[in-house]
Amino acid sequence: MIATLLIQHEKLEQLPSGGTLSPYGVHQKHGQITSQALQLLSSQRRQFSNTYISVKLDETSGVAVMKLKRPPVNSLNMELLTEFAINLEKLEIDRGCRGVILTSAVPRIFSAGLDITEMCGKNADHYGEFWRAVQEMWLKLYGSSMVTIAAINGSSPAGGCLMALSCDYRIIANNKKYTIGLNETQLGIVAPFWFKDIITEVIGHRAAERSLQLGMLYSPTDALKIGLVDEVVAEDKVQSTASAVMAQWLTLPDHARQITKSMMRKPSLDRLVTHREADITNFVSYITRDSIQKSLQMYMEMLKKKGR
Ligand SMILES: CCCCCCCCCCCCC/C=C/C(=O)SCCNC(=O)CCNC(=O)[C@H](O)C(C)(C)COP(=O)(O)OP(=O)(O)OC[C@H]1O[C@@H](n2cnc3c(N)ncnc32)[C@H](O)[C@@H]1OP(=O)(O)O
Repeated sequence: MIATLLIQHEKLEQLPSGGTLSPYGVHQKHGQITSQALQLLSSQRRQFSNTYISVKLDETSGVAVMKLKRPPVNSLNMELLTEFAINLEKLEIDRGCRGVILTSAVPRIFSAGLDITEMCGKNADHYGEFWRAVQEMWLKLYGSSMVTIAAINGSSPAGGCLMALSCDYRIIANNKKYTIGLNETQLGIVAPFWFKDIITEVIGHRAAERSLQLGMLYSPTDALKIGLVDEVVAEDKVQSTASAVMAQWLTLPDHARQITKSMMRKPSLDRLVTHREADITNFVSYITRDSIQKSLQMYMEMLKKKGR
């Protein structure tokens, strides 16, 4: 609650008076901030490290590096998604933070996407709660007013690719063993409309249609060809390139860049916010189908066999 109030307070100062741009937290005007809350914020500032996420904020540059750290593959379970949303919100309200580089602390993997075990063999309430956490992660990341750069230092299928797609810029390591894409159909499942919307925005309708239907996973160079990533660089240059690109983006005045970003992203964000409950209901009724549960179980078995 305090965090939400503070987001609204701090970032609002950079927007035109009364300029409510989006309903996703950062641009809305609400109640008064108590001095106690402000003190709490300053004492908590820049200390964001939890079980599955580590955050380091460089106070000089105003850039935070947020690392996913859930070995072996950074699969996105409920706890990681929740920690992610909380940490991003903390950075959002921190006046000293203007940009976030999202990357992985796990060698060779950016993120294996949603944790499939969260979508198998559980009850409907669990699925609903899980899907809300997935939506929340996306609304926070895609709706962030900060500059967000994905430093993709490993494979990034499905939900991992969604995270990268939600950033402002994507840099991937030049290693042909790494793949990136929305491969949901290969699991026998459908990517929801907002996954579809965002990949379409990034790579265009024709490429997205082909990519989604075939559940394609791309090598870094192929991903660059279709515009799924913005740059392919040597493995040891991913972080330094991300910092250099960030520095370039941060030369722009926040105010103008943020409003422009919001204008570009608002329609997609609005669409999910408007249909959020229906999207959860759809997800639950879809994922509880016997045929879908069977597909996911078979896919998990295939992964386990491959690992042996
Ligand atoms: C009417 C229609 C209405 C439509 C309505 C639509 C509603 C919405 C529908 C549902 C939408 C869901 C959207 C889903 C999004 C997702 O993100 S699903 C996840 C997809 N992810 C993948 O396919 C990646 C799978 N993993 C891999 O390919 C590889 O693991 C890897 C990432 C390339 C790494 O390879 P490697 O280093 O060789 O490691 P492995 O040995 O394969 O794996 C290590 C262990 O990790 C386990 N694991 C891997 N991925 C996951 C995962 N995503 N979730 C859970 N666990 C995972 C793997 O099983 C290994 O486990 P152990 O064998 O126990 O060690």
